Order: sequence, then structure tokens, then C-alpha cells
Amino acid sequence: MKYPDNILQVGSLLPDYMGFIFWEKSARYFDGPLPNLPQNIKKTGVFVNASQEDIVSKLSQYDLQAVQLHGHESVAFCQELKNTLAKSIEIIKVFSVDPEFDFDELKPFETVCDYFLFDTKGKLPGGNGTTFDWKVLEKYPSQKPIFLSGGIGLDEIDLVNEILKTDLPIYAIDVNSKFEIEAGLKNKEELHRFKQKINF
Ligand SMILES: O=C(O)c1ccccc1NCC(=O)[C@H](O)[C@H](O)COP(=O)(O)O
Repeated sequence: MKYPDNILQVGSLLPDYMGFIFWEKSARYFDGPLPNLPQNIKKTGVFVNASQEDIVSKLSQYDLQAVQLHGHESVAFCQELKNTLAKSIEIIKVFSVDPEFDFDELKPFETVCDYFLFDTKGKLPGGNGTTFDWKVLEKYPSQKPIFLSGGIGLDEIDLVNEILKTDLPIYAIDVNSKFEIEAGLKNKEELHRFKQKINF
């Protein structure tokens, strides 16, 4: 999200989380201002290889409740962040998936983050607008709750509802570019339709 009026419009749909991209190269780069949102929406800072100081500073500036790490942040980096942040701040570690994705990679991250987010591997660190083959998730070896992401739009509703019927611990669906009028400007009506049709 990027624009104050649009942030409020989408906030009125009461998503569980709302993301703000703090990666300067993104067309969705967020630099404020951030209007007051309903308390239950977890404001989430999305970072790509940012420093600990940068993350801590944005958390305090925008009163964020969650951090989404979208770069090559190491286990040690996540551990240090976890040690620094208040316990209530959620850490979501992103993994970019392709058919060769090695799920053993996840193991050392189990104790240093709260959620895994699976996005599609693409040219950009995020917001590529393409889906990956969710069949690879059949190899998911963990019980840690998952954010499912990557190219999810209205056309994917049936697929999302199918995967929600499986035993995978899918905790949230993360959507982005397929609901945009332009970069960072979301289509409230389409998001509303999506939310109504997802069988969580
Ligand atoms: O959206 C961006 O511009 C972006 C840039 C750098 C890192 C992450 C970014 N977006 C992260 C997200 O949370 C997206 O929701 C996720 O990558 C899925 O995006 P999309 O494929 O467009 O649905």
C-alpha cells in the first residue's frame, strides 16, 4: 500500500495484515504518511536486505506490528532481529520458490521467525505477479504456518480454495499486484470480492 486515501479504503475491508514496502527500488516504495488504521490490522514492513537499524527505525516511525523479510536475510540476521524486537512483533521470512526449491533450507529458520511466506522466484525480490506451482508445497516438511503468495488474483480463487482444503498449515493469503490499478494503488472492490470468496 502506498497512498493514504487508498490505505483507508482498503483498511475498511479489515485485512489481517497490510504491507508497506521499504525497498527504495520498488514502484510501491512507501515513504508515508500513514493514516490511522483499525487496531486489528497488523501493519507490516516489507524489507529487502535492510540493516537491523533501518528495520528498527521504520518499526518505531510507523508503529509496525510485523516485519516481512524479502531478501537474503540469514538465520543469524533473523535471530538478532528477534532478540532485538519486542516479542509481539511478528517476523515473516520469505522464500522465493521455483521447482528446484530445497525445503531443507527452512530448517534453521524454524526458531528465528514466526511464519514462512512462499512467493514466486522472479526477476524482482517480490511483486512479480506470477504464481508458482503449488504442488511443490506437497513437500513442505514443517508445521510452521504459511503465508501463500505470488501472483494471486481473482482468477486464482478456486485454486486457493482447493489448497485451503489440504493439510498444509496455510495461515494467510498475501496478494499484491493482481489487485492494482497502478503500482501501490489497490482496487478495493476487487479485494472485497476476493475476501468474500476465499473459504478461510
Ligand atoms: O511488491 C513489491 O514491489 C515488492 C518489492 C520488493 C520486495 C517485496 C515486494 N512485494 C512483496 C509482497 O509482499 C508481495 O505481496 C508478494 O511478492 C507477491 O506479489 P504479487 O506476485 O504481485 O502478488
